[in-house]
Amino acid sequence: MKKVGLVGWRGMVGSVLMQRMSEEKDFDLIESTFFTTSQVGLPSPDIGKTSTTLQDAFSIEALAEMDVILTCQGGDYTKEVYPKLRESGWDGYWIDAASSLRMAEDSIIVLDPVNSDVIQQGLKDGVKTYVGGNCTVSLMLMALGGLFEKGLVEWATPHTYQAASGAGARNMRELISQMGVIKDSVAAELADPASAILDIDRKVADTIRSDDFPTEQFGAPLAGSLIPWIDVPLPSGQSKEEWKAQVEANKILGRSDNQIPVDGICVRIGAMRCHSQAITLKLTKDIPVAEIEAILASHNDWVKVIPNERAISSQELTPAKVTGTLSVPVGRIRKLTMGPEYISAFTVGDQLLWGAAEPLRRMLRILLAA
Ligand SMILES: NC(=O)C1=CN([C@@H]2O[C@H](COP(=O)(O)OP(=O)(O)OC[C@H]3O[C@@H](n4cnc5c(N)ncnc54)[C@H](OP(=O)(O)O)[C@@H]3O)[C@@H](O)[C@H]2O)C=CC1
Ligand SMILES: N[C@@H](CC(=O)OP(=O)(O)O)C(=O)O
Repeated sequence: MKKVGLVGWRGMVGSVLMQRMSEEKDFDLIESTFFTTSQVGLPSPDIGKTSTTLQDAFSIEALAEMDVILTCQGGDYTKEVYPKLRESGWDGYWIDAASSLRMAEDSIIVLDPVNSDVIQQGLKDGVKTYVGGNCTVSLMLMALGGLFEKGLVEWATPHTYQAASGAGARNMRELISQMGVIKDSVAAELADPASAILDIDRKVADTIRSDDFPTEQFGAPLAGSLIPWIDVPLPSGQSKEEWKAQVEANKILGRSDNQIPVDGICVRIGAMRCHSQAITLKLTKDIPVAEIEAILASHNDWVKVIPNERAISSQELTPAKVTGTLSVPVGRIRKLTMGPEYISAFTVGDQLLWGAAEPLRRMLRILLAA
């Protein structure tokens, strides 16, 4: 059995990973050791095996005992520990949720329903570092993988509607607090059917803009509003989140030369853990919508094509429907007025599952099967 060290298992991404590993009985196939940056010596989580204690996630010696390290601890941890571990001569597999090593030359971004060929080639070539992609990039490729695989995409411009969870657990809590504060500010008026809607609206606007409104995490109101910027600015005028779309998508697809342009605006909205994206695509040729739908639907087991109809789109193509599931619906597929090669698509996916945890546990399975 491979010795697998788990770091960051109690964080938000790590908890989703633990849940999925338990559901899929991954722990039956590995000898697991749990690491911590803050709770050394406390009992490890109960995975139905003999109880052990948490090991020090900064101990290079303890980490070096592992065949595989799977970390969701975050980029700062990776930056501190990974170079020291490699310098110590450790030659094991490092599987990581953080972005720090994604664009490194000797790493592969993992999303096996889309790039199992790239992963298998990497294993043959002795690549030892496998990193999960940015959530919006992975979710876009899960939805539109069929078109990319067949070389049908000339360029894509995704405009995102990203959930609070992408910013962390405290941000999810802040979003709910903001919603509660708004509701409380007009509770009396809401209870009175005769109250004037413009009075309610004015009070809500005053509440959202007030200094007391809880914005410590996001730095701006999200509930009843949105934030059209995610991550740090780059000299190109893109946010870092926007920059990731093209570089990561092309790396996942194994395209170093002849990159497919992928660029759009990333926006934070008040959903909990599902990212949505409205994508404009220019195809390399004019093909009928029915054929596009068939190509998308047959690409992987999780993508689900939703007919471009109002009722089903309103029900199936939403964060409310998708949250907590591995389903990746894609719909609103139609030809745009710009010309027959231009199409629209709208997709939704759980950013903690296919957007973060699932590609990592599947990479572990690939290693176990290799
Ligand atoms: N959030 C997201 O959507 C995505 C995140 N990622 C990557 O994953 C990394 C981790 O993100 P995320 O899971 O959101 O981070 P969290 O902040 O939820 O967890 C990170 C670590 O914080 C420590 N921690 C301290 N207090 C607590 C507490 N009360 N409950 C749980 N953990 C606590 C834990 O380490 P310890 O046990 O050692 O104390 C934990 O592993 C990110 O930095 C990013 O690189 C990747 C894709 C998406
Ligand atoms: N930045 C993403 C979440 C995330 O953690 O992305 P990355 O793994 O690329 O740092 C969001 O805010 O929705």
